[in-house]
Formats: sequence, structure tokens, C-alpha cells
Amino acid sequence: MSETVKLESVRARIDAIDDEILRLINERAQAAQEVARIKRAAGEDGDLYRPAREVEVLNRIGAANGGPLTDEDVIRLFRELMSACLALQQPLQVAFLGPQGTFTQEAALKHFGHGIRALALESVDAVFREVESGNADYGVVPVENSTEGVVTHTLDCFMVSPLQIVGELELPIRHCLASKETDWSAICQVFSHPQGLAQCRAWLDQHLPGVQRLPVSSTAEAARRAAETPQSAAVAGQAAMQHYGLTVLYSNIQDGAANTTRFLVLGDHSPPPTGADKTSIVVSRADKPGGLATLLAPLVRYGLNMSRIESRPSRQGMWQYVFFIDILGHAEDSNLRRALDEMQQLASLLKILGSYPRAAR
Ligand SMILES: O=C(O)C(=O)C[C@]1(C(=O)O)C=C[C@@H](O)C=C1
Repeated sequence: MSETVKLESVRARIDAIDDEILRLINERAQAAQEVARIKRAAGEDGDLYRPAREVEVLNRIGAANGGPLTDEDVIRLFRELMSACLALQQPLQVAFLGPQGTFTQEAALKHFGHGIRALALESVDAVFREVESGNADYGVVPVENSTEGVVTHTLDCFMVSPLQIVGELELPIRHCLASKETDWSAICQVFSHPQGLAQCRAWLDQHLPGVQRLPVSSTAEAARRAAETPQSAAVAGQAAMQHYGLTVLYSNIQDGAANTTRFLVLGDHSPPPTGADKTSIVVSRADKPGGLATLLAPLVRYGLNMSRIESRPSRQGMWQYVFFIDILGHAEDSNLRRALDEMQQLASLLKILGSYPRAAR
């Protein structure tokens, strides 16, 4: 058989496989519509999104995958498939820290897939407000970066908001230098979010010494400014560059190879336990004798693990602190429930910010 004939026969096989996949994904979509009918008949006319079920589906697919596609690839494909199925049932409105092209938008699309109606907002406060008012079903905001630490404003918003954390995800942050200029010796100014500038500090010192660094409200805004300002460049992600038609002059300019940002998903109710959950709380022991060790004792007693602890000034008085703590487990798990009840007795403030499935890959 000649190479051309062989190629045609393999392509014919691919076409037949695609027809079968097409038939099956539509059969799956019909099954999802059937699920929606059952939920509505049972009186669940609110939100049909089930994050715990989605995590179960994705974990099962990841575990069943025999390659050659990577687990990450098949999970991404099934995430999009479920997103399209959910959009058929009821499209979700998801608010995120915009504008278009931010890493937070990338995080929202990674978490919910492209079937959502995405709403770009100008601030973290606006994301909280839109979800609180019910204009958006969910919100996505950044909370901490592996190089630059916590986004303190997000934690502050949680202190006063009735919203719950309903999910989390991590995104590797890869910055590039992009411009309308093609010759980078012409560049006199670089725009970025302060965290973008900080995350690429060593690279900028080495490659663009003496070039003015201008902090702006987001990496996407940096790309917009670079698009309209001659002799300037932006430090931002690929999505922002594409959105504003910039040419990438240099990729992967972040100083830390493992530069990752963690994002939180906000909603108005906690999802049920999945068996691999995390609970976030904010706790303080102001005006009481004994300190952090006393507050944490119940966690030790019930054999619970913390994955993060962060202290912040409480803003209620000098030298008083609140602690943001992530604990492995769900607030409905009996051990964690008991530990939280005991902590409540010891604390002057204890707020459960939410129990949610741990970040998937
Ligand atoms: O299992 C459900 O509850 C469904 O609605 C189906 C489905 C899916 O496509 O698998 C769709 C949306 C939900 O968020 C979870 C899963």
C-alpha cells in the first residue's frame, strides 16, 4: 500500500471514530438534559450546577485514562464537555476580576469550561457584590500567589461577606513581554499589574534595565495600554496579548519557574462533602488569654491537618490579629464538626468561609 493510500485509510478511520464520538457526546448531552428534568421535577428549580459531581466525574476519568493522551488533556476535554452539557441545562453566569484577558478569566474558564456566561468586573469588591446580589451565580477571585503571597484584599472581603467559598483552583502563571513594537530596543515603558512586575523583577532588571515600569490595575489593562502607547510593552499572559493584538517578544519571563496563583470560587452555598475537601475558616482570640496554640488545640486533638495559615491585622484594634486557616476535610465531617464547635468556645470570632472540593489538576 502506498503512503498516500495508507494516509487516506487512517483518515477514514479517524472520520468514523469522530462520527461515533459525536453520536456519544450528544447522547451524553441528552442524558444531562434528562438529569435536569429529574432535578426540576423534584423541585430543584434553582442552580443545577453540581461541583461535587463534576469533581467525581473528572477524577474517575483521570483514573480510567489509559493514554496516550495525558490525564490533564482528558480532564480538560471532559471539563468542556460537562460545561457544554450544563449550559444546555441552564447557562451559569460567572463574574470574575476582569477585564477580558486576565489570569482570573483563564481561571474561571479552566474551572467552569467555556459554556458559562462570563462577566468581567473591575474589582474584587464588584465580584463579591454581583454574586451577593444574585446577578451572577458564582464569582472567581485570586487569593494567593506562590511568589508574591496573599491577595490581602480578597481575604478582607471574605471577613464581611455572607458568601461561601465553593471551590478553589490553581493556575500556573506564565508571563510574557509583548508589544506593538517588533524591536524591543525601542521600548521605554513597561506596563503590568504590580504583582506581574514583581514576579518578573529579576528578568526585567537583566533585560530591560532603566526602562520605566508602570503599575496598572491588571495585566489585561497593561496589554490594553501597551496596544495604544508607542514604544511601550506589557508583562501579561498569552490571553491578554491575543485579545489586544500584541506581538509576544519573549515568553516565560517570570522569575520563579513554579509561579502559581490560587483562585477561589464564591457562591451562596457550600457543596456537599466529596471525601477530598477543604474547609476555610477565619478565627481570632482577641481579648482572651492564651494564643494561637490554644485555638489550634482542637484540630490537633481530632487529628486534623491544616494546609495553610495566614495572619492579618483584625482592624478592630492595635496588635490584634485574625487567622485564615485551611483545614483538610468538610465542615459536615464529624471530626471537623466537633473541632470547630470546640474552637468556637475558645475564639472571640470564628467564621466558616466554606467547605469545598480540593483543587483538581
Ligand atoms: O449529574 C448531574 O447532576 C448533572 O447535572 C450532569 C452534569 C454532567 O454533565 O455530568 C452536568 C452538570 C452538573 O454540574 C454535574 C454533572
